[in-house]
Amino acid sequence: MYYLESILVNKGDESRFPYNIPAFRTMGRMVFDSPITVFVGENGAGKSTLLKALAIKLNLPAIGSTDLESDETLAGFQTFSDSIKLSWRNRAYRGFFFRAEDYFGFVKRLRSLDQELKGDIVDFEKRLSGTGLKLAVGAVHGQKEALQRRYGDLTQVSHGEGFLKVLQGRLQSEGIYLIDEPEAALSPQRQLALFSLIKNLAENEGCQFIIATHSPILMCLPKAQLFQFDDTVHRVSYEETEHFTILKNFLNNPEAFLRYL
Ligand SMILES: Nc1ncnc2c1ncn2[C@@H]1O[C@H](COP(=O)(O)OP(=O)(O)OP(=O)(O)O)[C@@H](O)[C@H]1O
Repeated sequence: MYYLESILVNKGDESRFPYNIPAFRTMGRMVFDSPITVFVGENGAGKSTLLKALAIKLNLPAIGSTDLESDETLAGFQTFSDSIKLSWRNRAYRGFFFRAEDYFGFVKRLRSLDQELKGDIVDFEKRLSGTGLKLAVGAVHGQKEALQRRYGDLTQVSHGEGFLKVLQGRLQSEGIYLIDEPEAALSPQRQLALFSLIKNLAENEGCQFIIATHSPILMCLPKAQLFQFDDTVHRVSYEETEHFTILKNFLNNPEAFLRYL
């Protein structure tokens, strides 16, 4: 099962952002033939720009400290988002947008939620007594324990450990997920753990993923449909990407590269 069938990026003023990005001058329709879509390309090619505009268009919640509407870093993307036309196969009602940098905002959000819950307990203790107090405090403890079970204590783990934990805790069946450079925090081993998580959710749980990445590991996700952003936006295989070939050649013979660098 996947949800979004295609998007159509309409033309705009090529002298201004984002239509001044070469990829968007000719982009047109992008058709999704797989539950996993991967955006690849050089820095500045436009991958995140399209992902952000799409997240706004899909009205997805952000996993950070601020919602998309109040996120100042997304202020310039509304017009671009408005110019995108969506075509659904089935409408998805669950999903989120997650960027590598949103992780710390999420930890902050969890911390303030925890403070609020502690405040609720203090408040109940002042206002209630007997069974009423017991029930109210029990309900708050229930919420605290549910958060603890889902994410553990994110203040006591590394960035990469916590990042993966958040994704494991938030990804659910039958959702559409837009993820920007998840590999930024992850070791190769944890990229493989994420690979396995995404593969399982796409194959067995009816999820659709659109991921911008520089990770050759994630580019190899089974049946992933890769779009290369350069002068145009076009389909490629992972073997054709520079990420894959440069890394492969480098690892095969680092000395050969070092002679020229
Ligand atoms: N809000 C903005 N206003 C003007 N230009 C922007 C804005 N955001 C990004 N750009 C420019 O648009 C281009 C594409 O940026 P984008 O972040 O989409 O690239 P990317 O392909 O995701 O790159 P990377 O792999 O480095 O994340 C860049 O040249 C960038 O400087």
